[in-house]
Amino acid sequence: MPTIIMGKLASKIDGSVRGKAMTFLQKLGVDDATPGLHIEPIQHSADPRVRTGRVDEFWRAVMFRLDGDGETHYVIHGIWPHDDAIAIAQRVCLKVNPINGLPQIEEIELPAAAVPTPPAGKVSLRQAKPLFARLGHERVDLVERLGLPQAIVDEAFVAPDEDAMLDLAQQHEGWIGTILVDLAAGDDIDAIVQRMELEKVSSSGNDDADMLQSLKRPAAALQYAFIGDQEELRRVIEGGDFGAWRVFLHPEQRRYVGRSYSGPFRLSGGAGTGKTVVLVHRARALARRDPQARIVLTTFTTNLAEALGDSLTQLDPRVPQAKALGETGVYVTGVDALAAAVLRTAGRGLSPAMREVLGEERSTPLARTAPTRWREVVESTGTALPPELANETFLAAEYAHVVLPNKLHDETGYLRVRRPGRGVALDRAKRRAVWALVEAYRARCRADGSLDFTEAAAVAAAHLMASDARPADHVLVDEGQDLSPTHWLLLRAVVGEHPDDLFIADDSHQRIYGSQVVLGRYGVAIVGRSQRLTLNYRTTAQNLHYAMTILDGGRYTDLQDEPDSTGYRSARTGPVPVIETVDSLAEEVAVIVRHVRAWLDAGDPLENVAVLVPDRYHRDRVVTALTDAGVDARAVDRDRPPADRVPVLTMHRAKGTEFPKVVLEIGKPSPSELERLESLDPSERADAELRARSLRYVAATRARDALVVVDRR
Ligand SMILES: Nc1ncnc2c1ncn2[C@@H]1O[C@H](COP(=O)(O)OP(=O)(O)OP(=O)(O)O)[C@@H](O)[C@H]1O
Repeated sequence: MPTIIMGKLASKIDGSVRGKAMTFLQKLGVDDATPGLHIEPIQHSADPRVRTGRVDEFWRAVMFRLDGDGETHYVIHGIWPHDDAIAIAQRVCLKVNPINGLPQIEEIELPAAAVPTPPAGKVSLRQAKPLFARLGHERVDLVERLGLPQAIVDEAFVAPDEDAMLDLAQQHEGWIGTILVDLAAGDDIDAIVQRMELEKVSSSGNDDADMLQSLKRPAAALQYAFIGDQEELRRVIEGGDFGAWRVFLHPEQRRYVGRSYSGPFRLSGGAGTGKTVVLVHRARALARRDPQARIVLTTFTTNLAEALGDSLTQLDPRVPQAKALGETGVYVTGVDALAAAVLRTAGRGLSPAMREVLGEERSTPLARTAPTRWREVVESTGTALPPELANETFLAAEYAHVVLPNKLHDETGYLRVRRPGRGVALDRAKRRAVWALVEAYRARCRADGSLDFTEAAAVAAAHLMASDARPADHVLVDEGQDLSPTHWLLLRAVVGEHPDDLFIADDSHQRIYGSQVVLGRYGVAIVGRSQRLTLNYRTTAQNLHYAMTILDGGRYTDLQDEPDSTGYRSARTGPVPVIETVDSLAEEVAVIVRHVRAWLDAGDPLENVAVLVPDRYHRDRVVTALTDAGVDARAVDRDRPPADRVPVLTMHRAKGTEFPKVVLEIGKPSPSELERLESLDPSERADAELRARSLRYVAATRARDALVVVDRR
């Protein structure tokens, strides 16, 4: 049975021919002699391995036939109308690049390439030199060390700026486009050689066998996928360009998907660099490696977990998704739901863990503590603490970062405990006053039988730690930057310490919930097992530049207490973001309606256009205004974004989503919010401001193509 190797170009088949292409490729995968397929060589073709096949009377597939590994393989190059297909088949060659060992398509008699020339009058004196010359790249290195074709290097060396380079990169699928983007970002040759695992190969004397080896190289996976079975074939064809993440992984992504690590591993990377894609692929890879494995795939919220589950199903519906913790397969869940699952299963057996964490007898938790509880405690208890400490923000963070992880039960313990990473210094009197509030908080929670989220995770962790049983073999975590200390204690307790125990994806620039956490303090020792993704797949270079300016000047520290860097690049270009600055809420809403209308009038489907807003109040106003303007809009809360409405989401809810076009309403903090911020201790205020920036960064990076930002003067 022939093997199908799908080229990325071929996966972007015209929608009208997908069904027939599927039937054609299915038959080809079973028997290339099936009547009606007409697999034929082409006379005078540049590559003798080229074949055409009949998809229907109008469409033809262009392929390369390789005979190696004792089998026949077809590399599917593309599907075109008959005459075009014949012309392409005559001139394409599939070769092994002699410098880097990767597969390369060459076209004989290339149509004269449009060599970009610097637009007259637009180039400033400083930019008079083309980009690559300014970056210090040498032609000879690009050709002789990276293996880029000379003609493309010539084009690259006249590209005046990054936009022109990205346009050129977009014309070249696979490793060529990817290397051009890396070069445009200023990467040096050695770094690219290493990242892409480029190496010269010696010929075995058998061209087809060499070609197959080349197609199996890690960087070839950017462009070619070996199709395992018919189901996979269907997903590749139906996915088209939007399904590319399922099939064509960057060599770095592939490495993190498949590699084994001796302990916890951390993969960081900016918004849209494919961290979630790696996690979902890795979950599948682990499930395939050991079908008995119990894998937990978790993230901060239930909404994000739902999206992870959906992606796993899209990637491969055959991967079993476990219904409960401890079952084989992939258990996809929000981290608080994971804690709740442990508590539920433990039932009455929780008492020892309650005692260990809270130092008191508690019955099985009946409810979730109201989020306003700290405020109620402060307001109803006469406290000597100054306002910058007697507030919900400080107390909740102190409880989550100091009291619970240290299992403190009394004032004596709290007076002695170390508080690393807590910006606010506390003398003895203040510690006493804080502890009095903690006691009041616990007393109220005991009275209504409730646990808050951080307590629930701490109790669940203690319960699991008390037994030797670990309900998971592998834990994969997304949005790691948002998890609190007791979440980490829980995850550490869910999985034993062994190779491939924890795999964590995070981006410190996207921390929008709690305070910064240092993993090493909670039993998660990364030590040397940490890598970063830098290529943004989602956002255009223009939107990415805008988003990065939001972070400028902020000091970000990662999960290992190191300063986090930026340095992300995008492989796509698009329009420059439009920034509208207005004076009032009414104007904000009017501008939002105007942009949404314009996109819809230009033919965008409703679900392509999203509006992101600061909070529910703004959300409801925007939905009403859009509805009044005749736009079918829907506030998105716990449910998934609807398929046939303009979704309106808070920036928090927008985490983990993406849309082709986005209007982002920055909004203005309310007077009460300003007052709250004003009352915080300076270090807490600085952190709140950092989170507010991060929230805007998260929101701005949800746009794939077009972004409009509505800001207040
Ligand atoms: N190898 C790939 N080929 C094509 N598209 C990809 C690839 N990897 C990722 N993408 C696409 O890039 C986008 C961002 O990927 P993903 O959501 O995994 O990034 P992320 O780093 O988790 O982002 P964020 O932190 O913003 O949530 C998605 O649309 C995804 O499909």
